[in-house]
Amino acid sequence: MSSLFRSIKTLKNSSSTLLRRGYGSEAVPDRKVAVLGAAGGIGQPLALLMKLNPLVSSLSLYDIANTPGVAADVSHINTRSEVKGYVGEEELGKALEGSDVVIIPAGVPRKPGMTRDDLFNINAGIVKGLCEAIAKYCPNALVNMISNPVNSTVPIAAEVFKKAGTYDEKRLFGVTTLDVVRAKTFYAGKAKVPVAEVNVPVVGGHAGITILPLFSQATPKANLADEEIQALTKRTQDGGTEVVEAKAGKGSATLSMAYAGAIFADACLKGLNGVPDVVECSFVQSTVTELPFFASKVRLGKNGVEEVLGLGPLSDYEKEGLEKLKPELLASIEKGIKFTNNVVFIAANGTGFST
Ligand SMILES: NC(=O)c1ccc[n+]([C@@H]2O[C@H](COP(=O)([O-])OP(=O)(O)OC[C@H]3O[C@@H](n4cnc5c(N)ncnc54)[C@H](O)[C@@H]3O)[C@@H](O)[C@H]2O)c1
Ligand SMILES: O=C(O)C[C@H](O)C(=O)O
Repeated sequence: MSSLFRSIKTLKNSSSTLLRRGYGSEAVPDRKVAVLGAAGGIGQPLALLMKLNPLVSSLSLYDIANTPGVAADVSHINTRSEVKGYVGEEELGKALEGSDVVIIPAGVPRKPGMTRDDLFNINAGIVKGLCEAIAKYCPNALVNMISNPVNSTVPIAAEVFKKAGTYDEKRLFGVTTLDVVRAKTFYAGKAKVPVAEVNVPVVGGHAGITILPLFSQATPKANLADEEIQALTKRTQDGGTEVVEAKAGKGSATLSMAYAGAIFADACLKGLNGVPDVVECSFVQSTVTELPFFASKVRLGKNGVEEVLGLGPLSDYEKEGLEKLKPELLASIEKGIKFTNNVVFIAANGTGFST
């Protein structure tokens, strides 16, 4: 119980720090955040964390079921934002209208033995439908894509927005913050440094070997052996699978993901509000490598992506990892692009044809 009180105190302290910096309720602009998939395993704790964020004035919770209950529950918390719940496709437009940031954790999670790509068949269609509505109702919102496989769902979103004529590469983000959160935690444990001081960029994509933590750039510096760096890299790449296996069929990471999603959304809001030097890793349209989308450090500003930062110096091990991940990441990106541009109809007899 006492740790709960400590957390609330920390939250109150960080709110007053915001006030002292001039980001308190008077100075802070109104910001609407929509969560799509808000009644799910990620959606519910993410709704809670966004309700605690003093930068949010309006919190819109949308799902295909169960959002009225989640919204009623969260709405009783005595923080700044007004909460509204929306359920079913006919309410999606109202949920989205006026949104500054849209966070998408809608879709099915993995079970043991599955890859993130195994979710493609169901989640691609869900994400496509939601992005068509975003293009219609809030084309200027920053989109934070959580639904897997992120390496494909971000390209799907880009293609949907291109078709609608609303695509702005500065406003579309694949949320890879959980990889950074994990890399920081695992590094702090191994290097025996205070976790709150740790920084580790994670680049590439968000699946298996496409997740490339750059421990050579980790701070505070520590003298870790090559084998230790390799073990940390593998653990970061397999972090999602570690949770999927531990949950044994009951889903994938939800609580740590809600935390990571809340950190990334907060960074987007700070950028929109003009806070300087807001930098987070994210999977975005990129020229950092020859791949059209790539996760790296990104500076966030009033229009979303202000600058996609380069990779910095890599160790030989990281250079090798970078070359190894490119074919898989490119294939996932191309799969997303093809899905949006080449709809396949399956006839009752099982044969397929495409447009
Ligand atoms: N990017 C990451 O780091 C990361 C981390 C963890 C999980 N994920 C992914 O996030 C997604 C959600 O995971 P979860 O554990 O919350 O799953 P969940 O099944 O608990 O929740 C998903 C929610 O999405 C809703 N939904 C389904 N179709 C929808 C639609 N068309 N519109 C709105 N909502 C819809 C469902 O009703 C459900 O409430 C999964 O694809 C998972 O793989 C990504
Ligand atoms: O591993 C998963 O399927 C969920 C998510 O991508 C994660 O990294 O935890």
